[in-house]
Amino acid sequence: MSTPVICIDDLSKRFVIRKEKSLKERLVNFGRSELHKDDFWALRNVGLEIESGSTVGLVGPNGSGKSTLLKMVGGILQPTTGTVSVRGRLAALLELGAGFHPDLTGRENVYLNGSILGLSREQTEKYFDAIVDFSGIEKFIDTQVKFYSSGMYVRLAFAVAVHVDPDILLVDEVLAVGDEPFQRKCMDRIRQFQSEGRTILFVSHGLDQVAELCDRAVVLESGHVIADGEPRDALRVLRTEFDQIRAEDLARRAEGTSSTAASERITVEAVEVSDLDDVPLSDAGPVADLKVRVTVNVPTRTEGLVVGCGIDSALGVPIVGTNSKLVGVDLPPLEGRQQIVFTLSDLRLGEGNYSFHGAVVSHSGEELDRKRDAAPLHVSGDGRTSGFTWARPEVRVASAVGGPAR
Ligand SMILES: Nc1ncnc2c1ncn2[C@@H]1O[C@H](COP(=O)(O)OP(=O)(O)OP(=O)(O)O)[C@@H](O)[C@H]1O
Repeated sequence: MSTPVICIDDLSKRFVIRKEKSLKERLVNFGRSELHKDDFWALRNVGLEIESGSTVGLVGPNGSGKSTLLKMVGGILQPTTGTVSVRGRLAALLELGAGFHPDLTGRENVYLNGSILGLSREQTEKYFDAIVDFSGIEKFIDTQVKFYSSGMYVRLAFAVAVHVDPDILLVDEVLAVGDEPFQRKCMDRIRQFQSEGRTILFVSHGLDQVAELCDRAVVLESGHVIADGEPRDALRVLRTEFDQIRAEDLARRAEGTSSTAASERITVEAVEVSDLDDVPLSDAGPVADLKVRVTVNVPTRTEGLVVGCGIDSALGVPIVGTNSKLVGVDLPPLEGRQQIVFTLSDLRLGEGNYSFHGAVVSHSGEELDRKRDAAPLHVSGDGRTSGFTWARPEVRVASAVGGPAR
């Protein structure tokens, strides 16, 4: 195991939130401040060790503490309790404009940033042309950065961060404001960093990106680490968390708009998978014909419901899905526990593990319930293809079509 380059020990961060007092509170506290002060713990007792050469994705719902954690690693925020220690040169791309002085030009900011990162003027000079070239904003390099668009900001900031030879790179979601070609360029550079054995810690809401890029994912929820490990396992925890947040939100809305109690909610109870002869099945070859039974529970007779099912990858990426409306079937009014049966013929899945979900949607298109990971499916193949779909491959070298192109 390689040595940790970032050690986060029992780290907590408290913010003091100031809220305006209500009129009543102001009268009661007459003469004193108009502001309430509340303590808010954005992070609680977080402990992590990040090894040299690893790429770690920090993920979690909005407000879970990802940026706060990254800022403490970057030294922009001080911990309330606990410690962070970092070994090696660290370059950070945290908030838009952080580390840039608005009244200085792009050129001056490159030198300022270089010196903050511990480079001499000569060293920054050596990297300068490559930085400007990578950023693609040479025309504006002598403009004050306060006139930059957010995309221009991030282009220059990322270019500086990756050209100053850092051992550790911290990247917050800011990259998302760059346009698509620039984002791709950044991703290529991050991959190059990985191959050079540098350490990367990045926050992303792009779960597929985390799965693709990272060798480890850490899931934060309300300031606590709730999963840490293989991206596949950690992201599964996060997707379940998102489903729960959504289910709670739906339940709250249902209670708010009508007097629907939890026992009155329409739910997906089960999803069962079998072959066409009704033999239950959890293993299949690449080409399969399947029956999927979705059991819904409808406490009171309801018209216009749409029921669906689908297959997700091991990371929760939807692979195929359908529903009664897409197939052109109007379901009759449903009441009680009812089974809707789908046939999925000629399914061609690549080798791997998948799972089925079932969902029920109201007449107006609002998703009422979704049961994820409701039934597993393992697809075995011959190892001759990769990816989510299967094909029968053959390969040969065609006859020469002329001399080499010059
Ligand atoms: N300077 C601050 N003062 C008060 N509260 C703050 C401050 N900075 C962050 N917070 C609060 O701390 C919590 C965590 O914020 P943080 O930005 O770390 O979350 P996040 O996981 O990065 O969220 P997002 O996915 O929305 O970017 C939030 O509730 C936020 O409102």
